[in-house]
Amino acid sequence: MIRLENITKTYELAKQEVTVLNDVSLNIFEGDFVGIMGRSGSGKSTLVNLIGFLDKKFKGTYYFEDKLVEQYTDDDLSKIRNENVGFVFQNFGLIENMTVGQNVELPLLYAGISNQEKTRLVAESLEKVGLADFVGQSVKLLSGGQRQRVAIARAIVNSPKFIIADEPTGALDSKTSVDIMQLFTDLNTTSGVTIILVTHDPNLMAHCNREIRVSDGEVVL
Ligand SMILES: Nc1ncnc2c1ncn2[C@@H]1O[C@H](COP(=O)(O)OP(=O)(O)OP(=O)(O)O)[C@@H](O)[C@H]1O
Repeated sequence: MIRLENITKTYELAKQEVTVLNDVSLNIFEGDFVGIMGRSGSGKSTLVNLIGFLDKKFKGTYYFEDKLVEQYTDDDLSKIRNENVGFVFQNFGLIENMTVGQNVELPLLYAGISNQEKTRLVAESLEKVGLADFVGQSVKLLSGGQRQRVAIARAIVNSPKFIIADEPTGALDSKTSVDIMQLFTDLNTTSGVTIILVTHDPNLMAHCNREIRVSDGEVVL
């Protein structure tokens, strides 16, 4: 599904070119639960931002479903991102003055579907994360674990091809982290959702079927 070939990404810092990803090649297949491991600053977030179509300024080739990503305009990429990727971040990224249901509905706003269908999809998603009864509740009242469940419901509501979870348990206590990882595992095994997990915690690798290790901007085996 995802094929990166010889990807190099540089930033300009104080007029100096800094290489953050160096000649990275990798494949991610449908149904994978991939763990991307590496120390802080090794390039993990840069890599997944690129995979999630948030960044198209790189050298090398990225094929998504056998199509070259560089051929797409920025508008095409926004659409592709909205339809194919769900994002889950460490700090949840919820909108505080909205209800749980409104937060989960956000990716559906541009999908051109009826209100009735939206309500059904939101309910289905919240059911999958164990928050079926929370649809009308304000997110302000939720615990960290519940917030991450809402973020996961939002990430899966439009049935994306893959989910990028960047340090999803980074702000959670260890018991809640285990629950959230179990939820990702269930989504992967029962709904076949492809998951790309970024972490520096080796304990989380037990949930993954494959590990990609990044060190100083390179994928090491
Ligand atoms: N917008 C930017 N401009 C310049 N340098 C950047 C930018 N974004 C990231 N970097 C640099 O790229 C390198 C890789 O950063 P990245 O966030 O991808 O690492 P990471 O492995 O995800 O780290 P962490 O685990 O701490 O989140 C770092 O040295 C960082 O300082």
